[in-house]
Amino acid sequence: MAAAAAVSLWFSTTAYRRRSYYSSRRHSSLPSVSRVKVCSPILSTGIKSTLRTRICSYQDDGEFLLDVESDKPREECGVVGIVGDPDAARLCSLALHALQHRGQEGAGIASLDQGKIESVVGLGLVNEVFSAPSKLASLPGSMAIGHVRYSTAGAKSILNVQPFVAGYRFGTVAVAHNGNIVNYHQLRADLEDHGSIFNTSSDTEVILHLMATSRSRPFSARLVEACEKLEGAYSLVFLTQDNKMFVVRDPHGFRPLVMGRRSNGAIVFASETCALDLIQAEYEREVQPGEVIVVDAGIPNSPPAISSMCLMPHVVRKACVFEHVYFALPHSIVFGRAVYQSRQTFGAMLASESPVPNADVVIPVPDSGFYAALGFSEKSGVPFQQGLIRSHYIGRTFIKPTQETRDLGVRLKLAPVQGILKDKVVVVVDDSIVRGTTSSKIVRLIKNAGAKEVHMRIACPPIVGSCYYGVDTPCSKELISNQMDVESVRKFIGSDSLAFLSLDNLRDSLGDEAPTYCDACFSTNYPIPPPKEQVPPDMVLPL
Ligand SMILES: O=P(O)(O)OC[C@H]1O[C@H](OP(=O)(O)OP(=O)(O)O)[C@H](O)[C@@H]1O
Ligand SMILES: NC(=O)CC[C@H](N)C(=O)O
Ligand code: SF4
Ligand SMILES: [Mg+2]
Repeated sequence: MAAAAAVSLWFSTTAYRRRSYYSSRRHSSLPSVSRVKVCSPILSTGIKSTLRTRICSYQDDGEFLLDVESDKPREECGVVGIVGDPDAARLCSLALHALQHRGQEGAGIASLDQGKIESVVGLGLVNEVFSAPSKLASLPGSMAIGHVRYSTAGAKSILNVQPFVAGYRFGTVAVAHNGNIVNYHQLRADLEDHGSIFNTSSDTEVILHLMATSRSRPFSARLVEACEKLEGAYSLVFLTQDNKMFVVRDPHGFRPLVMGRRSNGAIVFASETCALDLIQAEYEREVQPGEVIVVDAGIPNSPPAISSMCLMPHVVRKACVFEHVYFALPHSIVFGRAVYQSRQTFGAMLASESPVPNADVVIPVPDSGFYAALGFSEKSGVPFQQGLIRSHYIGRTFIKPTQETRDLGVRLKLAPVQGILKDKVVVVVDDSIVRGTTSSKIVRLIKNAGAKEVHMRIACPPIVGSCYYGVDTPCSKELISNQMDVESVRKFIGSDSLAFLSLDNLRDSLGDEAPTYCDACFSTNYPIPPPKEQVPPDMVLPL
């Protein structure tokens, strides 16, 4: 079907106005595949992280991974877009602060003013990238998009930090992407066969090339045509030279994306509602899976016009349930559900499913285990206490680069409260187990503090599969629950008992919506088959 014909109009409303731009940033060339992801297997004695040059791609699950320097689980990205506020770039930077938990490798903002798109990108946290006031001052205009990055494809390099700004036949475009394109390598190879020259090693760049090489017009038709070739997860915001913002969510709707409005009428798009809250934008609705929203701020003397189209074909939504388990902030509404309540429900169901009859106290593993522990305590009637105190001067251990620093990170981050734990039967609730590092350290900490028994309760099912849709979890051989059964994991972490929320109960907690959630990392029911590519040995880079 022709791309233009694949666009069906949903609705169209009017609202305000805006200006124009022109591009700036150039990218230097990188090799077509700069890294491959390697992993080391979990051994019964612990997690071995030294065999970092072994390729995962020949595993029996056909796994192909992309990141040579990463034997770690990572998170995903956050995107934001603002139309119609004279302070757009500054608001973007605040919104990115709110989304910082979604990506800490790099951050950037692109703004549009008087026919030019300017961008500032950098490695590190938002406040590091924008520490100099001159950075935001160099981003004038009332339209802007922003990004915080955790790479799923392509190196942790300044070249891959978004927004990307690119020139093509009809002007300049900036893009920010949360997600992961599963057929990226195939698409890239095809594009290169036809002469495309890539400037980055990020999957996001194929989207720009697909749009640039499309014969369709206008931009929205190019975008739809490009999206029809993509398999995988994409929540995208684009800024174009003709004062338009385009916002897209893939048909499965893996990653979240919401729309809100400020009291001055400015329209805001963001990965999570916590970003809307911070910049005082009122939540209006989700960007629907498969929806393309166009905000045209270039209509003289009128407010921006908002129109909406849908991508073909329609498929069942597969929203990422792990957003509710771990990733999203608890005060966000994600996929129309309050994250805080989801976690409390997971904890309550866990309490019914795997009670600890003689327990004296329920304690959370801070921070993200907190809400499930509350639910567990409420349901079981066992008192809730904070038996572990978190230092706020150390980052998330989930994202530390080596096993050694992750181990130390847990001890630096959490301190036991002896008065709460000594001589007690303690239920410890965490949201998830990935490699088992956190749980094993915590059990030891609590036992050393004098606890009589330690019972670990995990408010999600065992993670047995890697994610291909925007969360850079470790390859499956590094997932402790992929390598061991529950009893072996219990022995590994050293607790007196261990129980996970069952997949059935996780699904029950989602009610009628359960089939509209992806739970592939727990069930291995992948909505889009994982890539099967194999990497030639000569593509393994030395560390
Ligand atoms: O089994 P592991 O490989 O140790 O990983 C699992 C842990 O990682 C995450 O916490 P993290 O400490 O990263 O961050 P948090 O403070 O947000 O919970 C998660 O909440 C688990 O506690
Ligand atoms: N985690 C993400 O959403 C990353 C976006 C994109 N795949 C990248 O690697 O930059
Ligand atoms: S595989 Fe897991 S982390 Fe990835 S989208 Fe599905 S539920 Fe989310
Ligand atoms: Mg944690």
